[in-house]
Amino acid sequence: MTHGSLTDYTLPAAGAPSASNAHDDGAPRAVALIGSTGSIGTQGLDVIAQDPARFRAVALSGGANTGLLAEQAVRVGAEAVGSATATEDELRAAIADAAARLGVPAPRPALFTGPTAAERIAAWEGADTVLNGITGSIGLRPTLAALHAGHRLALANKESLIVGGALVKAAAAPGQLVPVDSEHSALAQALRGGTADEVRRLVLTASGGPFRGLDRAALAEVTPAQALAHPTWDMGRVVTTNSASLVNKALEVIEAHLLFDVPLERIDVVVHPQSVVHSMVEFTDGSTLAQASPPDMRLPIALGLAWPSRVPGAAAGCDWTRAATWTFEPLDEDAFPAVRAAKEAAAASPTHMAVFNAVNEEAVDAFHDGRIRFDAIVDTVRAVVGEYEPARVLGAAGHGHVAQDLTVEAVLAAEDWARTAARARW
Ligand SMILES: NC(=O)C1=CN([C@@H]2O[C@H](COP(=O)(O)OP(=O)(O)OC[C@H]3O[C@@H](n4cnc5c(N)ncnc54)[C@H](OP(=O)(O)O)[C@@H]3O)[C@@H](O)[C@H]2O)C=CC1
Ligand SMILES: CC(=O)[C@@H](O)[C@H](O)COP(=O)(O)O
Ligand SMILES: [Mn+2]
Repeated sequence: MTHGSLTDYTLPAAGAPSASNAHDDGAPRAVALIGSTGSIGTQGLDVIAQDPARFRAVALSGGANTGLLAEQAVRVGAEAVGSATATEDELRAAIADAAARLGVPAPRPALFTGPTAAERIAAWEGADTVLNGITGSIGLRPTLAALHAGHRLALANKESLIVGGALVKAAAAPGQLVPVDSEHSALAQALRGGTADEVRRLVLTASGGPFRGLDRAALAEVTPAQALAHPTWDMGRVVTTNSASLVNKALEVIEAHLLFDVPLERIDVVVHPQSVVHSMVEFTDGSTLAQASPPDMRLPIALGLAWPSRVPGAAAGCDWTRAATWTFEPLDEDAFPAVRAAKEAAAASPTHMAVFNAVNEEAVDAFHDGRIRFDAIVDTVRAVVGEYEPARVLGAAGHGHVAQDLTVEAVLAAEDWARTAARARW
């Protein structure tokens, strides 16, 4: 079934009643966490632990950090655990070790290992809600698995929506997918109760990253350590690097377009170094609604898990007793051309953003490995996207030329081509 709109915050036509996506029966939401060992995952577990009447963690999936995954599984008494890297024996042994360390009996969760582990956890039948906090487009299958299982999807893994595009939208029933990304959570909040014809534009805020104010020549000299020193957020390596290159904002513009069905030309970016205003909606009468809170992902995570309810005490609010300054400045698109490049790519074909994202993932690794300079990240993305010809790569009849016909196979084929083309450059 194809839905034009993903969520109940996607705007109804003027005069139409707003749909409700509440499915509360008073029982705590049973949450599966994909990427439980990462920044989003560990904060998700904090949110869940703080409100046991509302949430319980039932299934966890991680990557290389088997020790932390096992400890989390013991602490929450997980029903199911998935690991991309450990064998079943290694995972069981790690859980036994963690239980012994914590002085509790070892639980006996269902175990899933290997490349399909994350999607098995996303589809776990004991869950009703999935927090997808994995990094990268590898999150596509878990996103689709959660949606196909009928679970609520609190989506931090923006890459899966961006590369999956119409495929993910078609899999999502209205209200099933709730954004966790701070900007999109802000937009969802500002859009609640409105109608589509009232919206003039969406304005995404960007911190500007650690290199705000630098020109292209200076960007050629920056180091990985500098790129990881985000001024306002403490996040994983890839998203932090993407914030520094403004690729994160480029991906987020496409994410907003897909979530809210607002045309790309009516989505803007403004630099707001304090990261307190998380995004804004400008309405046709000149009014702008902004969502503001100190930078703390526990707020959008809690709202994503409990949507449409707010979770009291999820995070601290703004302190209005102290003087504060919020500033806004235009994005320097000469130094940081990623946003413009993503808008062009997204408009070109349904698989161009899969190419854009895959090249970026490869380039971020190459930068941190010392193989390329920082400015080469976006330069390579633009160059490879410029070479991409869907008909040649996917075949003239390849599914992926028309959004409605997009398949996982077409996305993966475009990604494979892009990763090979990127790696050939260094
Ligand atoms: N952190 C934040 O504040 C925000 C993050 N996001 C988005 O959320 C997502 C997660 O970001 P973040 O939490 O910062 O990233 P992290 O790098 O901190 O965490 C990534 C998680 O994914 C797991 N993982 C990585 N690769 C694989 C793999 N191949 N198979 C299975 N698991 C894997 C990691 O496991 P392990 O560590 O065990 O290897 C870890 O649990 C990204 O899409 C990001 O853009 C969006 C807004 C804010
Ligand atoms: C917290 C969050 O949502 C990140 O995606 C954040 O947006 C990164 O900050 P900037 O990309 O604005 O630097
Ligand atoms: Mn964000």
